[in-house]
Amino acid sequence: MDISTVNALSYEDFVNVFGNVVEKCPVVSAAVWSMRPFKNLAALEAAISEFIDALPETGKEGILRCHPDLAGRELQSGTLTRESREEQARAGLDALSSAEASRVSLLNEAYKTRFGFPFVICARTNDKETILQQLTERSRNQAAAERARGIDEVKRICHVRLQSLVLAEPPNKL
Ligand SMILES: NC(=O)N[C@H]1NC(=O)NC1=O
Repeated sequence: MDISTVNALSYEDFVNVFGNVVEKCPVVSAAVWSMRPFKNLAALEAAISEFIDALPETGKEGILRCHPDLAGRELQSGTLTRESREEQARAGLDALSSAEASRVSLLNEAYKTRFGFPFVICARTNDKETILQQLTERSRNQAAAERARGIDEVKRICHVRLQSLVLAEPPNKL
């Protein structure tokens, strides 16, 4: 899908295609549609990033809270979004031993209790080992630093999702 195709999309189609580049936050793509035409994919990504950066801290936390736990209940019950399911599977999170699964579950719960939002990391650019290590290390961060780190990861996830959508030919959600 080239950028002229992206720029020609109605807002309904644009949200259909890009609505989940930020997990369960279609309002982000609905908002940046107003900023067309985009010169290229990087400009669309920059518009998304600026929209997120302009949110108040509660809005950023809201975005984090829309993310499912890694290797959590939604993975077990098959209710993840397609994107999230593929990302978690690629990182091997759908094939944890029961000891690993209970360790992740304990760490996820402790993280959420401490920060009030879930641990978010770009699963496509990490493997099971680094995810577990990061979950342990980042749990020790201060809340503001961790919120900022989570938002950086949201942007990494968005980058990967945009790449696979735009490189897909033809647009696969129209
Ligand atoms: N909690 C969390 O990081 N979830 C996300 N990470 C990722 O790569 N896909 C997700 O859904």
